[in-house]
Formats: sequence, C-alpha cells, structure tokens
Amino acid sequence: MSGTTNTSVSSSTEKGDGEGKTAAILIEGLKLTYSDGTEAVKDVTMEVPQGEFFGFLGPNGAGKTTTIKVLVTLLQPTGGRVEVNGFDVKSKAQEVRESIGYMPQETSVDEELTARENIRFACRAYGVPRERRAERIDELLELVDLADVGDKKSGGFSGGMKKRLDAAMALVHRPSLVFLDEPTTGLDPKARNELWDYFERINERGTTVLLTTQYLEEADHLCERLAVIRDGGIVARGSPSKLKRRVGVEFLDVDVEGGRDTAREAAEVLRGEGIFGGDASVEVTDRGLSITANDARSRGSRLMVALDDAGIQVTGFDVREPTLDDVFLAVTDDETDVSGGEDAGSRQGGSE
Ligand SMILES: Nc1ncnc2c1ncn2[C@@H]1O[C@H](COP(=O)(O)OP(=O)(O)OP(=O)(O)O)[C@@H](O)[C@H]1O
Repeated sequence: MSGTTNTSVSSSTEKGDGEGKTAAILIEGLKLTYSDGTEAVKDVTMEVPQGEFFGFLGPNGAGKTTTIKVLVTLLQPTGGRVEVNGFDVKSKAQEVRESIGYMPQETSVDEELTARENIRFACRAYGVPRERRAERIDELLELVDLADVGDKKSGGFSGGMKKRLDAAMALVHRPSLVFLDEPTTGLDPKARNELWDYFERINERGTTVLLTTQYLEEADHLCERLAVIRDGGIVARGSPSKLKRRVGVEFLDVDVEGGRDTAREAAEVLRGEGIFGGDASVEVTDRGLSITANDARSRGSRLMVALDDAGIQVTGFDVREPTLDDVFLAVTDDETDVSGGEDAGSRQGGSE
C-alpha cells in the first residue's frame, strides 16, 4: 500500500475520553512485511495508556513510520494483534480512524486556502457537525496561535506556522489519541518550542500523544515514556530518566594547564592512584581529560587532590550525566546492549 494520507472519515468523534481502562494503544507481536519482502517491523510489542505523552524513537529506517501507518490503518499488519482505543485495526478500521488524529511527516496544508479554510476542510473530512464547525475553527486557531492570520492564505506561512496548522487539522474531531510523525523536523528552535507548547497543551487536555522524533532533546522534554526501535524490534523502553540511568555512566571533563603533555601526565597519575575502576575510560584531549565512568562524580574530589599533589593545575571541571543522545547511541550501536533486563522486549508497565 502506498503512503497516502487517509483522512476520509465519515462521522464525528465527540468522545468523552478517559472513561474505562482501555489502553490507547496495544500492540502484540506486530509484524509488517512489505510486498517486496522488506521486513520493516519484525516483532513489536508495546502498550500506551490513555493520557500519556509517549515517544517512539529510532534511527532512519528502523520501522517507526511503518508502525504508525499500521496504527492509523493505512497499512494492514501481516502478523500480530493491534488495538487502538480498544478497536482492532483490521476489523474495526473505521472506528479506529474516527477516534484518532494523524499528523503525517508531509504537510496536508492546501496553500491556496486560508488557515480557516484548511481547518474547515478538515472539519468536513472528519465529519464534524456543521453547527459546531465555526466554534471549533476559532478554538483551534486560538490554540495554535494562528488567530491573527486565520484569514490569510497559508501559502505565505512559515514552516512552523504550517506545522501548527497541520496539527490543528489533525484535531478537529477532538480525537482522544493523536499521532505526530516527526512534527518538528526542519523547524528552527523558536518554531519548535512553540509547537512543543502546543503539544503539551493538547496532552494536558487529556489527549494521548504518540510522537516520533529524531530530536532526542524533544523526546526528553515532552515524553513521559519512550520506546526505541531498531531493525523492526524494540530495543529499549522506559522513562527518559530511567533510560539515561541505564546507560550507567557519567562523563567528566577535566581541563588542565599545559595542554596534551600535562594531560597525559594527569592520566598516568589517575591510573597510578587507581581512582577509577577498570571499566572507566580516560581519554586525553587538547584541553585535558575526558573520563567516562560509573561513578565519575563521586570520585571527583579524590581526582582533584591527586592532581594537585602531582603539581597539575586543574582549570576546569565538569560532570555531565548521560543525555538521551547517549542512550540512543548505546541502543542503536550493535556493540552495546543497554536493553537488557525485564524492560527489553516486554510490554511496558505503567510506572516510570
Ligand atoms: N512501501 C515500502 N515498500 C518497501 N519497503 C519499505 C516501504 N516503506 C518503507 N520501507 C522500508 O521499511 C523499513 C522501515 O521504514 P520506516 O519508514 O518505517 O522507518 P522509519 O523508522 O520511519 O524511518 P525514517 O526515520 O527514515 O522515517 C526501511 O527499510 C524502509 O526502507
């Protein structure tokens, strides 16, 4: 099947969501093999509770968009079970579509139309009753800060404004769950921040959000929990802080007076004193040392004393905890496995 965006939904979803305990997304052993034999999704199992802001991360080609296309019923799974808002994606595709919003990677804004007309068009496509449309359009224009330019042609909008309009169009029928597929790619930091505010607002209103992104800072900022996909399978999952802890190391940069020669001497001192364990890596840089160790922070004062005793002057000292970039590098690097333990491959629980 092609990647056409299917927004042709026939009736409105004016759901009072949140009732009941149905998971927003339930995926068990999902497989998706394209007709040319590409196994884009080999085995994905995950659950997203209602109301959560959930991040779905992975390198290019990992299977994120394919998984989303199954969830929004643009592709039929070739194996496994998938339910969205309690509806099976195969047998209840129409019900699934009526209960979700989808903001695809490519824009669906019609540049010949004004912002208001674009949203009105989406209202028609999603079957929002005629008498509710005017109010809904005003409310959405306000929400995405486009009220001032509502009657201007969208062809003249910036990339960020178009994305905000796209997001508004995905929400006209007040879906309880929205899929945002790399919504901020290519935007400048200011436009990205504005969209973040907007996504946070819709999540605060009770909407479940599934976001794919290549910006780990974005996932760290917005998402309560994450799943990382690689080669069609989930390789790590948990809250951003839990995943960062799982990388298990801290990074310590020490600047010394005297450049590389002194830095080499400093590395010898640390080795001689046995300050860091065998798993630590101590690299000499132009400015000093770059140390990766489980307990870099707690060894900091011993390090300072040892270098001072050796007559080496420390001019800078910085401890950095792992970022999601470190997590991402670790889980997408074949050599490293941070996915171990109960969280890898199993369905997510509700905590952390
Ligand atoms: N229509 C298709 N037919 C055959 N193979 C496809 C098709 N669409 C995607 N693929 C392949 O399926 C795999 C997963 O692609 P997918 O687009 O789901 O990854 P992704 O994680 O979303 O990547 P990106 O971040 O680049 O969008 C890739 O190997 C891709 O080349």
